[in-house]
Amino acid sequence: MIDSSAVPQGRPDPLPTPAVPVIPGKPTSASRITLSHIMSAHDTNLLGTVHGGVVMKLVDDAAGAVAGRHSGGPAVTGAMDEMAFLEPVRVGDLLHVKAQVNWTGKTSMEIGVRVVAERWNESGPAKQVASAYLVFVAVDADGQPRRVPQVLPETDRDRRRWQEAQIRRTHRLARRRAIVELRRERAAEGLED
Ligand SMILES: CC(=O)SCCNC(=O)CCNC(=O)[C@H](O)C(C)(C)COP(=O)(O)OP(=O)(O)OC[C@H]1O[C@@H](n2cnc3c(N)ncnc32)[C@H](O)[C@@H]1OP(=O)(O)O
Repeated sequence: MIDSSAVPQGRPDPLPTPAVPVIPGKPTSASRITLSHIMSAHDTNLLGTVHGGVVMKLVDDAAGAVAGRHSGGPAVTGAMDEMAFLEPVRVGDLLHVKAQVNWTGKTSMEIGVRVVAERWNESGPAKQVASAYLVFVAVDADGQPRRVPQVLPETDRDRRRWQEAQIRRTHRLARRRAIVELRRERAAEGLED
């Protein structure tokens, strides 16, 4: 159960120490972006629809732009999970890749990405075709993690996304710990892969 009072409400960074200057928080809208792209014949797979890797590249590009804008400097992709392809994308479709910071930790950010397509031959509403969650880590000139401003959710939807991101974060860390522990135990028993 996520404590909704844990969602940042515009309070200053809760962990300031004399050695770590307080970084002012930033609202979600300050770094939200939409990257738009028309899919071409170069983007297709053997079936003639758009290759999943092409969509993933656009997702990573959009998330990277958000992470850089929110953190005020370079940030690298640490993890990409829950990439879901919901509908095929076709040549000529106008793709809109919408990305925002859902959650921030000390040096990492979860970026949520929603991909919608306007069909080249239909005038109906844009259709959601993919979604993904990425962890970006802000880095300094030496590639070492650096602190990020806390994201300040502004709407009920932002607050829901923050709470869901907190659940994913808990699961990611628990999964990583469990796998490290299993490997340690197997190595201790002398088991080889
Ligand atoms: C935009 C691009 O294409 S970049 C190119 C592709 N990406 C890269 O080359 C990145 C290569 N990886 C790296 O440089 C390093 O592993 C880094 C910078 C991501 C992390 O460095 P580490 O020394 O492991 O950092 P550390 O253990 O201190 O973790 C830093 C933060 O990242 C988080 N983190 C690190 N790895 C993961 C992961 N796999 N999943 C989720 N969170 C992670 C940590 O929880 C921590 O978050 P917090 O500070 O908010 O609590």
